[in-house]
Amino acid sequence: MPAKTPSPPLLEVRNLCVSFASRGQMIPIVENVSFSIGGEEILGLVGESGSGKSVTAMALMGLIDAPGVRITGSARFKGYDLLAMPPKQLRKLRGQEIAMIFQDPMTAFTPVYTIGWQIDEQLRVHQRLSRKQARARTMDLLGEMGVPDPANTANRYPHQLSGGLRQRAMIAMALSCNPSLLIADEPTTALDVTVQAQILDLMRNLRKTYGSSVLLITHDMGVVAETCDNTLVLYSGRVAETGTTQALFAHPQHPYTAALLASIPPMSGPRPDRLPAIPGGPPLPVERPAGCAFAPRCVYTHASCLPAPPPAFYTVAPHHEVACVLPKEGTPLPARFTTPTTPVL
Ligand SMILES: Nc1ncnc2c1ncn2[C@@H]1O[C@H](COP(=O)(O)OP(=O)(O)OP(=O)(O)O)[C@@H](O)[C@H]1O
Repeated sequence: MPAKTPSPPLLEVRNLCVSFASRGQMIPIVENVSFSIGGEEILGLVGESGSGKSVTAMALMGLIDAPGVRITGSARFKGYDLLAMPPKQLRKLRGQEIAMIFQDPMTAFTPVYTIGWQIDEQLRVHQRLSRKQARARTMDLLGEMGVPDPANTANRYPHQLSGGLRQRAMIAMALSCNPSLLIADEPTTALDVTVQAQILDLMRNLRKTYGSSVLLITHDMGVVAETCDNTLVLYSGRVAETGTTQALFAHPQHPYTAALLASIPPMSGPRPDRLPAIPGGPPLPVERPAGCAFAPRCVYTHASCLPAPPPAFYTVAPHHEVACVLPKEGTPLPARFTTPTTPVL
């Protein structure tokens, strides 16, 4: 029997670079970021504040509107290169195939119209539904998102809803176009733990009910663990490590990934008084060192880390790659990950 040909990824990003012009020079913010997302996959894009997660997503969506921005690389989505598409065509794709949700739903809704009117409008414009059909679908969508009493909620203005309900309504609006890809930028950061768990549940279910894939942007490794099939760790605009979530959590190979994991409270057993935190902060883009950007904070740094970033990714196992020289040198990393950080909390 002939071997089954693997289906091409839904989104394949190669060598994405984004630079902003500042004071006469180009500042690289995102450098050579590559990843792919398959059908019904949830990929977590994780990293500290300022690591370039949002810039990556906004560049893919054609939503960076800064004078002098330079975006290079390719981002193939269903046969289109998102980075080379004319803005009008990309806008259409955003309405029909790719949707985005944000940490603050107020940015997605206009304050002067009801939630229901705004979702109806999306359906009328992008799905060409009649007023009546649109309202019926809006009710369905709100119901599917776990909104109690959808008719009542639809008639409310955004500021009249709780944060959790607003987030559900925003996801309903995003799903109104039946997107193949949902980009969710910190969708649970502003919510309390219980609502957060419900929203993450919703994300996981999107795969089954809508066949959607999700690019989930977060700084929270706990959210990644609960939700994502695969994970990409970004540090200072560069990929530090990528692999299945299971492999990354079981055998982190980059000291940064390991340090992020060390800072998650344990699920069971006694809770430490203080959680370890990574000393210092990521470099400002203008001050990024010549070598590995994590070197100034890394307890394993040695001479070869300083002149230039690792020349290539080291493949630890199939689909598990790391931008660090230590695993290649055979350093027994996991065993040494017990004390890479400084307790500060
Ligand atoms: N329009 C812009 N012009 C210049 N620099 C920018 C612009 N937008 C973002 N940046 C810079 O790009 C870097 C990455 O920002 P980004 O918002 O992508 O980080 P992030 O990882 O999403 O962080 P957070 O979790 O805080 O949102 C930051 O240093 C930010 O100041």
